[in-house]
Amino acid sequence: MAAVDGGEVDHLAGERATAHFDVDAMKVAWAGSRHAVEVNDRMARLVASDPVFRKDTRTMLSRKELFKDTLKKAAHAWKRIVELRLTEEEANLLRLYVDQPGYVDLHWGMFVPAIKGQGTEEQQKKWVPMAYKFQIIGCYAQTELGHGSNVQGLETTATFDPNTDEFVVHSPTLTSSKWWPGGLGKASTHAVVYARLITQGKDYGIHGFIVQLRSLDDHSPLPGITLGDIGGKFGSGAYNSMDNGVLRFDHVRIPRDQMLMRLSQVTREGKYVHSDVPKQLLYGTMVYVRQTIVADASKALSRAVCIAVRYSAIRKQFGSQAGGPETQVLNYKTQQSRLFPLLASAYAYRFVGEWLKWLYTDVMQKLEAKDYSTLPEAHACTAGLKSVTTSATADAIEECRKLCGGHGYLNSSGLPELFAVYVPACTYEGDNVVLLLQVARFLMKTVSQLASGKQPVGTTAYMGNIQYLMQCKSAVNTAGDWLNPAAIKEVFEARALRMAVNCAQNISKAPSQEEGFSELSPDLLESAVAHVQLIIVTKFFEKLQQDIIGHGVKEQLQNLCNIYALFLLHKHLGDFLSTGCITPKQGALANEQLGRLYAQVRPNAVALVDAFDYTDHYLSSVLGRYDGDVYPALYAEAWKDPLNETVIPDGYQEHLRPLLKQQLKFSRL
Ligand SMILES: CCCCCCCC/C=C\CCCCCCCCCCCC(=O)SCCNC(=O)CCNC(=O)[C@H](O)C(C)(C)COP(=O)(O)OP(=O)(O)OC[C@H]1O[C@@H](n2cnc3c(N)ncnc32)[C@H](O)[C@@H]1OP(=O)(O)O
Ligand SMILES: Cc1cc2nc3c(=O)[nH]c(=O)nc-3n(C[C@H](O)[C@H](O)[C@H](O)COP(=O)(O)OP(=O)(O)OC[C@H]3O[C@@H](n4cnc5c(N)ncnc54)[C@H](O)[C@@H]3O)c2cc1C
Repeated sequence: MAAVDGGEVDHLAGERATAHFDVDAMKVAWAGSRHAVEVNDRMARLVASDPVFRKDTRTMLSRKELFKDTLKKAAHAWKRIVELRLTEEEANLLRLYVDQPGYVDLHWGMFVPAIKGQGTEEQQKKWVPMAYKFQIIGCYAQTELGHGSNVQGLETTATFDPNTDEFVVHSPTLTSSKWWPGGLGKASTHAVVYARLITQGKDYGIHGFIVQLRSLDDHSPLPGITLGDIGGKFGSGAYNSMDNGVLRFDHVRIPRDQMLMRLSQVTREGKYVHSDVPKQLLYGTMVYVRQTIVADASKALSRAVCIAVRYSAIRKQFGSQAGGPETQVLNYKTQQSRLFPLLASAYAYRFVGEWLKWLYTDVMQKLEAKDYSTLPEAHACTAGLKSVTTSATADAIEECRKLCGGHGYLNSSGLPELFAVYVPACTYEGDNVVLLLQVARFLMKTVSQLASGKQPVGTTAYMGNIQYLMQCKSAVNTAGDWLNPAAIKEVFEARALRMAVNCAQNISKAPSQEEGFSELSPDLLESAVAHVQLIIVTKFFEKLQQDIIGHGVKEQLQNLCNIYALFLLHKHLGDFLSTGCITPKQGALANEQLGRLYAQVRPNAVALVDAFDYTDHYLSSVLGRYDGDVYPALYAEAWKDPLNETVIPDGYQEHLRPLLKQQLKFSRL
């Protein structure tokens, strides 16, 4: 089963023939199961074969055309989902392969989960079926013009009026205008709005409310509501398909039962009652979405890497003195040392994403049983992994563009749009720095509890081994010793723990914990990154302990895992040296081993990206075509540009001709 929807000739056949492993079995390892490969493949082909889902001219559309095209695709996708009676799994994949950000992402991704997570059973019974049938369209309206990261600082108010049994939702200032919610600008009929709950004269902080925004008859804004789109965003095409919006309330009344009341309630009399649950559950939708964003990171990264690997195998430069063929750029060691760590990262993020999904499900089950003990761990893992994987992926997409040379800068390479769509992931659903500081807080708390003898669990369990990890010295003697998982794990654990302990010690010297935390925050960020990287490396090793079937698959994954870990070690050598975890000589040996691993990946590189099983439609890149027939495609693509619709450009008569025909007026000339 090959993801070909390109031409007849396979220019990459030679590359595919050198692979040392079973690509179909690797597809299963990547997708998670044979079933997952099958359903992904079926949905990807369904989308690729449907002309409504074409996206090759997307970057040439005006904002209005692009938005209308998004509405058309969303409606058509829904029609196909209903006609074909797709399951939820199939429907999610269909949306993924349509590959155009739009209001449906927020409807399914945040509005519905917010009601399910924070609504009472009664509220769920009322609202969820309407949302599932698209009788209403919802968005998630939390961020304001003046406040995004600081959720507790939001200004919108929802004041209870006991006379009418209603809440009055109001935007008291310009900065309290809701600003950014996706789907809000033009599509949504409803929103989950986060506002300060005020009752009996007291402010009880941020709570969620379901508010209708537009008429279900003619889509016009309801009285007291001002709505619009916040304007064009970075890049052509890209996230401009999304109607991120602005929303102001002028004393808008909603029934009391539209406050999401699972966590806390307001009685008919206006009494505030908080259930016996942690108030952080209010942030549950964000935890859910952060977890999905980690899975999305491996998708975006693997797409970029697939394009760069295939094109690097086709592209030739230099190398022949005697008129023979030039060298494939993929053979240059520099190209390999920039590209193969990204290939390894795509696999690493895929597996850690799979694990995070498991963790999230596990935590949810515990919450149902009123066990809240794993909530801090879930928050730290989702926040940390969201931050590290999205930052690295955004950088990696840009690196892949550079790896494709000049052609990578063309829209037809697919990379500029992928980058523009992807970079906001570093900001939305929690700015990456703000989220890493949350991880750092969690780490500092864990370190401080070590002294009291409390044994850390889960992803911080390694910290319990403090006596050993604070003084151990790596035993690596040869480059080959770095292939031992225990050697790698030990230095990653020691680095993460020593950085955290150093921070904790320095904070304790400050006049107050708060001041120390603030002063040390740049170091705390690095400490959080070290901890998160340890999680990713550990989860990759754990994946290798599982039953992995297929000729050569495990060996390839072992190579990629070692590349991922040793690349990080090389990149953050300063951390490992300054904390005394390794010597400079051991650092050099790690680098030597990396070079050997790159050589082993080289003959397998194209097959390793084939295992992602992406159709040409999904990749939407002339450089990443499955058949490698890059040059005719690039050439043909250029002629499709609107500028080439006429031989003589618009504007020639007004601006070029007069210039070219002007009389020389300057005496000097
Ligand atoms: C048939 C069906 C077919 C369907 C087909 C389609 C299906 C589609 C499905 C899925 C699609 C998914 C698509 C997703 C698309 C994504 C698009 C982009 C969306 C972007 C949306 C947004 O951006 S929404 C806005 C996000 N905003 C933020 O993230 C704000 C960030 N800020 C915060 O989270 C908080 O303010 C803060 C954590 C930074 C600080 O909070 P606070 O001031 O309250 O806390 P403290 O720092 O004082 O901490 C107190 C205490 O609480 C702990 N804590 C904090 N957060 C959490 C948490 N989330 N969970 C648990 N605990 C938390 C913190 O650690 C502290 O604990 P202590 O023990 O007291 O130390
Ligand atoms: C494409 C896109 C889609 C979005 N969709 C939605 C949506 O559907 N619904 C919704 O409600 N919101 C949405 N948002 C808003 C998004 O969640 C916020 O922009 C995000 O949480 C960051 O908050 P901010 O804009 O307030 O950044 P700020 O917090 O103002 O960040 C500015 C800078 O300050 C730094 N900073 C802030 N606080 C600290 C601190 N304590 N310590 C150190 N540095 C700090 C940050 O690192 C950053 O460098 C979206 C945003 C984007 C870009």
